[in-house]
Amino acid sequence: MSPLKVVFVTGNANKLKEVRAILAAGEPIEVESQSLDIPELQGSTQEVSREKCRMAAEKIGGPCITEDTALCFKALNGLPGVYIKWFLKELGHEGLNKLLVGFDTTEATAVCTFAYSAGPGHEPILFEGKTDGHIVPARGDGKFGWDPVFQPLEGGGLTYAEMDSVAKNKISHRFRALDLLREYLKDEAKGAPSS
Ligand SMILES: O=c1nc[nH]c2c1ncn2[C@H]1C[C@H](O)[C@@H](COP(=O)(O)OP(=O)(O)OP(=O)(O)O)O1
Ligand SMILES: [Mg+2]
Repeated sequence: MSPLKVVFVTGNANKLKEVRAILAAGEPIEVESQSLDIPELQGSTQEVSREKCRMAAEKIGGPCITEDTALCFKALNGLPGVYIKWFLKELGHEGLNKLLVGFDTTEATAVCTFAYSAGPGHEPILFEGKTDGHIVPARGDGKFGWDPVFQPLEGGGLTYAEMDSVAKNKISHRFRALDLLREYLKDEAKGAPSS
């Protein structure tokens, strides 16, 4: 049987690297990528994810997956959430910490939402993974987004940026969401008539 294949539409090379690494283990799923920056509407993580995947499927004219990452601060009732990209860009790691000065908790949740559409006109299906942790002053290498300021509860006291990629990919929001997507795609492949 030929391996499962999916097209991942993302403009973020670090996401693609992690997705490939996580999906390479276990039942192999081949990930093709298209580097497109799809517009993101405002709204809940689910609304943003659905609409982005719909537009990506229209744009590439076939089945695809997209992914949205949110970083939700408990003290701020879930903000910055899906807007973390812009907060990070404008405020940096230090600014993200400063946002929480005066609040009594640094708790935060990293949320990853994958959306799969079977093609243009097909309603996207969502797969969500969450990892709880704390916002801390930056530690570790700063290659990927807010990794240096997020210390997951299960990381042995290390930030995502201090963990090696294997360790991060075992507990990450992205791993958890991909686990659900992987199960779905496996079942789809089984159920599909052979061609
Ligand atoms: O595991 C992660 N560890 C640290 N930082 C992360 C992670 N995952 C996403 N990030 C950053 C990238 C972007 O600043 C924001 C999410 O925004 P988001 O719109 O989902 O990503 P993006 O625009 O870079 O790529 P895409 O083309 O797939 O939308 O959080
Ligand atoms: Mg984006």
